[in-house]
Amino acid sequence: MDVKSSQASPVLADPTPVNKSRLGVHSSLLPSFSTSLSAVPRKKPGKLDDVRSNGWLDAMISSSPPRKKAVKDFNSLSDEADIPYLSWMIRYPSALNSFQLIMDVARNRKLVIFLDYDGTLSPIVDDPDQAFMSGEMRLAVKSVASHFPTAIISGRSRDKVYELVGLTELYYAGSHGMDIMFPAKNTVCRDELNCVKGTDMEGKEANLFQPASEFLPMINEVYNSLVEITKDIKGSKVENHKFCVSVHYRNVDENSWAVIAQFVHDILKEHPRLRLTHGRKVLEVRPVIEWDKGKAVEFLLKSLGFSNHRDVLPIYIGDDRTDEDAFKVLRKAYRGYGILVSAAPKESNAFFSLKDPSEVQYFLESLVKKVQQDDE
Ligand SMILES: O=P(O)(O)OC[C@H]1O[C@H](O[C@H]2O[C@H](CO)[C@@H](O)[C@H](O)[C@H]2O)[C@H](O)[C@@H](O)[C@@H]1O
Repeated sequence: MDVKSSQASPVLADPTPVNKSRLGVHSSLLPSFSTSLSAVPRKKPGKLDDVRSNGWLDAMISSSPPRKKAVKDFNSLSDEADIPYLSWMIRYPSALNSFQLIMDVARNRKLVIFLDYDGTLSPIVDDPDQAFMSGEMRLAVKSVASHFPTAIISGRSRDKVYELVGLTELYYAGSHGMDIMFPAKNTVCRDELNCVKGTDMEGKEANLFQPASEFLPMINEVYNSLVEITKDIKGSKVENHKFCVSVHYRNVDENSWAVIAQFVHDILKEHPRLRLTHGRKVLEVRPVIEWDKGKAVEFLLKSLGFSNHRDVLPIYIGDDRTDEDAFKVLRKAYRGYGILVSAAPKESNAFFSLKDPSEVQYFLESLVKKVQQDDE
C-alpha cells in the first residue's frame, strides 16, 4: 500500500552534506595496557602493538556512545548537555519532525521498510541474550509489515533474530545479510548460484540466499578457537552467527581490550579470507566476500520486485557502523532514506535520525496511522 499525501514534493532532498571524518580518540588518550595481561589467558596474544597501530583500539573505544535515558519529549531544548546533540540534529534532522516531508516524498510510491534489530528495535543491554524487544514494539513492527513490505537485516544469525522478533509477516536477513530468506512465490532469486529452495517458519516454500555458504566450516573453526582463547578474559563473549562471529567486549575491563583485539587480529592473520568489522562494543569476524547490509538491501529490493527507483521509497533504520553500508546504498542517487538511531552525535550516511528505539516505535506507529487515515 502506498502512502498518500496532500502535498506534492517529489524531490528526495539531501538535508545535510556528509562529513566523512571519523570520530576517533587520539592514541595519547588511551590507557596503558601494560598491566592487562595478568587478567588473561593461557595462550598469549601476538604483539599488542598491532592493534594499537592499525586503529582497531581507537575504533573500539568510539564504537558505542554511552547509553542515555530515553527522552520522552523529543522537542525539549531544556537540557544544556544536549546542545552538541541538538546542533548535530541540524545535519541529521529528526525523522519524527521531518515526518510530513518524508510522507510527501513517499506520495504515490511504495514504501519498503528495512529494520536493524539491536539498538533499533531493542535497546542496547549488557547481555546480548537479554536483548528483547517490547510487546509494543513487536506490535508496531507487525502493523507496519501488514501495510508495507518489511525486512529485518541483522548481524545476528537469521534463526536467532527470528526467535527474538517472532513475527512471520517479515523477511529476515541474518549474518549481516549473508543469509536471506524470502518467499518463493512471486519472487525471483537474482543469484541462482547462491540460492537454494527451502521452507520458511510456516512451512511455506522459500528462497534461501547464502552467498558465503562455503565459509561455514571456517567460521565454525574460528568460533571454536575464539571461544577457547578468550575464555579467561572476564566479561568477553563470543557468538556464532553462522556466517560471522561476534566477539563482545562491552563487559570486559578496558585494560584488556587490547588483548582481546590482538587475539582476533592473530586469528585473522591465520585466516586471510576473513575480515573484521566493528559494531557496538563488538568485533565481528566475517568472510572477505563483497557482501554487506547494503548489498542485502539491493538484493531484496530486486528479488521482491521493488527495484524501480521512481515507484519505490526504501527506508532503512539502523544504529551501528554495519548499517552505514545500507545508508550509503540509499543515499546513492537519492534512492531512499537512511535513518540513524543515535542518542549521541556521530557521522553517518543516513539522512535523518531518531534518538532511541522508543522513537523508532513512534515513527513506525506514525507510518501506520498515516496509511490508515489515507484509507478512510
Ligand atoms: O545488526 P544488529 O541486529 O544490530 O546486530 C548487531 C550486533 O548486535 C548484538 O550486539 C549488540 O547488542 C547487544 C545487546 O544489546 C549488546 O550487548 C552488544 O554490545 C551490541 O554489540 C549481537 O549480540 C551481535 O552479535 C550483533 O552482531
